[in-house]
Amino acid sequence: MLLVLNILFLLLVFYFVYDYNKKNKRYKNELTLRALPVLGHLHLLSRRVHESLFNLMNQYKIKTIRLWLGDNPTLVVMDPEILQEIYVKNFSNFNDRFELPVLKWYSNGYRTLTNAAGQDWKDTKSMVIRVFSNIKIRQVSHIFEDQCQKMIKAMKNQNGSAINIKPFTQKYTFNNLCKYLYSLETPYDDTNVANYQKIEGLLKSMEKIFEISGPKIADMFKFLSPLRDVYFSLFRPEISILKKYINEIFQDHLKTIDYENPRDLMDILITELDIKKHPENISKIEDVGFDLLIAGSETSSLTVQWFILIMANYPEVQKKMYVEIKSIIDSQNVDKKSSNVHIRLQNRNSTPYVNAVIKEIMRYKPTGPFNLPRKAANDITIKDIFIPKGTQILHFHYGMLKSEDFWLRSNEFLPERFINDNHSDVFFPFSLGNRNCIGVNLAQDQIYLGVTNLISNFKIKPPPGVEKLDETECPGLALSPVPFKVILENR
Ligand code: HEM
Repeated sequence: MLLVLNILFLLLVFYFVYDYNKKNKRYKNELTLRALPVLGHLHLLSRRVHESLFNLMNQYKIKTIRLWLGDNPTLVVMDPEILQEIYVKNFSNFNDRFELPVLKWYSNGYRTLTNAAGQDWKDTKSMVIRVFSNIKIRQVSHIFEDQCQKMIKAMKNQNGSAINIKPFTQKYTFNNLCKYLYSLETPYDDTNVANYQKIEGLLKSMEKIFEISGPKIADMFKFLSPLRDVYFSLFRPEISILKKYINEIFQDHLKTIDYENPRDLMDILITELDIKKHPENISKIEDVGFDLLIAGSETSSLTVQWFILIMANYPEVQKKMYVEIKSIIDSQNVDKKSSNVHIRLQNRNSTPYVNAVIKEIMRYKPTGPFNLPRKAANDITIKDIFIPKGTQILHFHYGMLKSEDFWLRSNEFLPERFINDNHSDVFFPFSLGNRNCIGVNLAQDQIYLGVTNLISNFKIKPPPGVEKLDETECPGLALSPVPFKVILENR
């Protein structure tokens, strides 16, 4: 027995020494922070990873850092030039996602667009992009205007009491996507209790999945994989609810599809995946369909939530936005009473201040702190930085948007910084290169319509007795606000 224990102890010591040496390999001209065996550099980071990493990089005045996050070799990049090299110039070496167990779980084995790799990613993207580039389907302004009209009407029904706006923004972006991708709509004021509960359940499941898909310690250690699988299995019901919903949409489309004239994404998926001959592809439809709802809905909804929160804290910004919006309403003789939608997408060129506010919201409160991880397919050297094959690349979006090196008074909310400057050398909220966000136009359109018409209809205020709303970011795959309430006072 003693002999066995001794052997085990020696093996453990051997493993620690081996792991320590592996994680502390020095690279030429590079600052190397000491890594611990097993943990790597995790001891340097707090639960608020984005903040502690930002402080660490500022402390050493560096824009890229090589870290071991447990078992995962990682290069964190907040240098825009290096990012361009990685995401654009050397795209083919960094096309695929880093394989994290949580992404595998979420994507049913990397079968969604967001997580697919290699040829599978190219094929899936070319199917989905047809919807986003189809001129007929692309003319969506009426869909978003209609949903905006309904969101504001539902908010007005709250009669100026302090409300949690999250369910409203979630339904707005969810409905926009469902209508755009699947020609489907869920009413705001559904009197059918079963329907109402179904949609509430779907929205809660989406939020939960988004939350779970964030970075987790368990993703960083191979030895934790059995525990991790048990943890993931707890969320099977959430995944099933969403896939069942996509399956219902699929079954309905199958009854009415005209193969020559696809109406939406579902028709395109059914046709391209040749479901008649290959019924096994139905699960691919469920995977891709569910992925797009999650990728597109929570992100845009969170941006609108941050907008509302920040507006409650910055009445002078609201005032300036309203002056700009009001001048359009007056010059175009918009009848404010006949509709809740006073500003349309074609007004965008006449609202430079509003456009700047939206950009500043996305800078000041970026939804994704780390973008989605990529992986180096082969060894490569970029600007003297050697990146070994298999390294996880994290675009440190939060750091890039908060660094004083790129932004004057970076901790302040200053929309004016975007008035005559798009900061396109450092501001990439939708990422860059061939694998950037597929829904960028969709997101920008719905956010623009949502925020302009909120301001044209309401003064946004903190509840009585609250001077300023808490602007703390809750960490996760996206940075979300602490739950809050606001008063929407009719204008
Ligand atoms: C404020 C809203 C949004 C933000 C900030 C955002 C941001 C991003 C970012 C940073 C990426 C990662 C790209 C990369 O790896 O380089 C991404 C990917 C993606 N986004 Fe968005 N997004 C938003 C809205 C949307 C919408 C409305 C959709 C519509 C369905 C969408 C669909 C996707 C998809 C499918 C991907 C994966 C693309 C791929 O891997 O090829 N997003 N998004």
